[in-house]
Amino acid sequence: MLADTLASLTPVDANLAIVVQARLDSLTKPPGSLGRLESLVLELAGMSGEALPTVTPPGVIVFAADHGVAEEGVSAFPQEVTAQMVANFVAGGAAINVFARQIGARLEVVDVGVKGDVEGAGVVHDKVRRGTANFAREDAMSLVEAERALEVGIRAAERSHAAGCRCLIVGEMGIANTTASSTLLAALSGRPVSRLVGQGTGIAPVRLAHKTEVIVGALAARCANPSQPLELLAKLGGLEIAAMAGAYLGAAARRMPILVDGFIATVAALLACRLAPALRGYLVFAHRSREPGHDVALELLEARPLLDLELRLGEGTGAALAFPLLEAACRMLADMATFDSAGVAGGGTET
Ligand SMILES: O=C(O)c1ccc[n+]([C@@H]2O[C@H](COP(=O)([O-])O)[C@@H](O)[C@H]2O)c1
Ligand SMILES: Cc1cc2nc[nH]c2cc1C
Repeated sequence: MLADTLASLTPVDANLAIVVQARLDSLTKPPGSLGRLESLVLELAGMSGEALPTVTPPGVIVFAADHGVAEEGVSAFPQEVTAQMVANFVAGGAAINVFARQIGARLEVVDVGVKGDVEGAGVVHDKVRRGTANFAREDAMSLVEAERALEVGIRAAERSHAAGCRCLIVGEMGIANTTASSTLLAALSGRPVSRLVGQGTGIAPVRLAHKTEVIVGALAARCANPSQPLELLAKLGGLEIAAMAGAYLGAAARRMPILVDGFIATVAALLACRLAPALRGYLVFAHRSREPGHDVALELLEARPLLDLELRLGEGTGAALAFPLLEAACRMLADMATFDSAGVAGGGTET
């Protein structure tokens, strides 16, 4: 399934840029005056293969999983919070529920590896294992499990596509996943851990120093090869990180634009782009998170996010907040009058 998805992921359609640019320049505004909304709709056209792209309705998928490395004391919250927040997502009370309702999104919550049992019909049960192993001591999971988690993501993206979603937002919930993400990013980038590591859920400076030591030690112990993304995932984990990577690949294979959320989501995107470089063309970066490693991950992807709201929540919240900008870009292209139709005299850009 992973191999099929990678094989069917084709680069974005660059040919549409000429026709979309011509329409953009015919709309009743000075050429280029809607700035990044104009480049955004050009990108969305290339992704979807449509001269008049549309992103509604959006789909939100939240992948939840636990991390064995939580036992090293790297988070401000206990591991049980992952399962408790899944119950909150199902009950509709989390921030992502509020923002998903605001944008009219289809929301799916997927248990790809929560340690405890999450009850209820509102969760998609696709658990690969009950949390990862502690990667400070042993590999987080096997290669087979990493591939299975990627496939959980591909299946979820396909469900959203089949349900009619035209744009995908991928969120996560997993106590200690900023430790896993920072370790993955250190391995992928070769940058010093001290530059990448951050407060996550809000740890104090003493715990931040300890978190840094845990990551440095784990990097040395696991010897992960940065040119082997699947091996990296298996050694350093994140079942939800693997599932997010899979969801991006699955969405891009279906030509769905993807709105990338914060730090964890961007590290998952970086990994997925190492598996399939053509994925990069389908990604729109929603916001700049407070987590310091996010800047590094964005830089490696040559990405300029749309918003900077000092968020550090995850769940897909930043992406849901940025979604109306994508919708506005599509509506601008489809609904604005042209100079000809409105009887407005055109002009050019003077240099
Ligand atoms: O998305 C982000 O940029 C982000 C930044 C910091 C924390 N988080 C969220 O907080 C949790 C991880 O934080 P921690 O301290 O337990 O590693 C996880 O559930 C993430 O969704 C998310
Ligand atoms: C309460 C809480 C909500 C979250 N949502 C995403 N990560 C989270 C971490 C915590 C601790």
